[in-house]
Amino acid sequence: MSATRVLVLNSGSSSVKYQLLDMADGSRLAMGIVERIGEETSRLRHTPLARGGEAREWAGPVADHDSALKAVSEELARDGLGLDSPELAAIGHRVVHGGKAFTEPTVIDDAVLAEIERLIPVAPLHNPANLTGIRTAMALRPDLPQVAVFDTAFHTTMPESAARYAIDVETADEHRVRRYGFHGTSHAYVSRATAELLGRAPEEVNVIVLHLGNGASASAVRGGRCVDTSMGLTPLEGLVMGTRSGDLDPAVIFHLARVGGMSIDEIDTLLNKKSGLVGLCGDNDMREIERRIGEGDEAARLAFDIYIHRLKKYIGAYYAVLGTVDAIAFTAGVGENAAPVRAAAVAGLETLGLAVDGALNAVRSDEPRLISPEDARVKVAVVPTDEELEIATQTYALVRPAEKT
Ligand SMILES: Nc1ncnc2c1ncn2[C@@H]1O[C@H](COP(=O)(O)OP(=O)(O)O)[C@@H](O)[C@H]1O
Ligand SMILES: CC(=O)OP(=O)(O)O
Ligand SMILES: [Mg+2]
Repeated sequence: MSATRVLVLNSGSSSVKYQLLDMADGSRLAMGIVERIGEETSRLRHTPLARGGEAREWAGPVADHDSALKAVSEELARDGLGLDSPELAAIGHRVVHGGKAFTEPTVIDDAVLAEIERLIPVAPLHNPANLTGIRTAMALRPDLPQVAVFDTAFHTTMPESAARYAIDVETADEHRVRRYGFHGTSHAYVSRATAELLGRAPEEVNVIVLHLGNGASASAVRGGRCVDTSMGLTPLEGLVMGTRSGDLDPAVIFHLARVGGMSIDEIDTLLNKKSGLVGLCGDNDMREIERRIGEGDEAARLAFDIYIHRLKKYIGAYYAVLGTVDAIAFTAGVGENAAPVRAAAVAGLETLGLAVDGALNAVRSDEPRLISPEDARVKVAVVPTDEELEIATQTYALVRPAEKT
């Protein structure tokens, strides 16, 4: 019996999402999430799809990513799908920052671990969690190939004109300061799925992808290749996010240090963890913001308006970068679920050929779908992302190249 299963671990700053897939037929055997790691109110939700699919949930403190992974491994074992299974071919890991070195999925060895560790200063919320996931998985299955799939890889096709900041070249090169971009696995998957939804080859279409989750980023994809993206050296730049500011005048940092007396670490925490939606109105969850707006809450309204204003600026910018746009695709938690965000983001852009059909936009579905009027020049799509499937596909192609389909 050949091993055809891949376990995917997507270790985020405060969560671990996982899926077990059988690549022989692409079926999902189990999936789940451990949320709010490090808080008293952590929660695990495990769905054993191969065993009837009835979800199991439990709540209680999960101290760290190591404990979270052990809990995941126990849940899988309860369904006979444990990490000790001989059917497991590999474990695929999402790694957020791969710098310039990693343009492809990579089998993890000591040198790869060291490079991911070296990049911690430019992905402080993410790379440490990714590393813990890898190390715990390696300890549980030292014999299996562990593969890193990098968020940055899809963006390595950006031209220098988009990737370079306009700062002194020598300083930039010495410290490897440039735009790397993140959420690349999602941008790659969603831009391809959008082309498919349009019934066209990825090489033929230009797509603006709006990945709006807790972290949020936009990308301009020309013919299947990324030509610009909103996140930069770190996942802090660009759109307004759940807890991150996105774009601001860099002099804000000098001002807060010199005039506000804040330390660099304090400013880092402010911009990464206490800004964005949570900084503006106290909530980082768009559902809560929508509810508060419904009650006439002005802080929530302003937070929403600032979020939308930034989103609209990036739609305009990437429209100009691409010249011709075939589709705009909304994805991730907010993009897939928040109809008011989608409607507001394209409102008033009719002269660019952009519009949303109210009835189509209101439909809730897990399927990729168009929400623009039938005769729209530029299609607006909702395309659920599937980073885990993409990571599994890339992982399996690397460890079982002969069986690649
Ligand atoms: N039904 C919904 N309506 C509006 N927003 C939602 C809904 N469901 C999820 N979200 C938003 O999606 C966010 C999480 O998105 P997700 O892509 O899972 O993020 P991440 O992978 O970065 O943790 C939540 O913080 C919330 O704002
Ligand atoms: C890179 C990034 O922002 O990831 P996430 O959205 O998972 O926080
Ligand atoms: Mg995400």
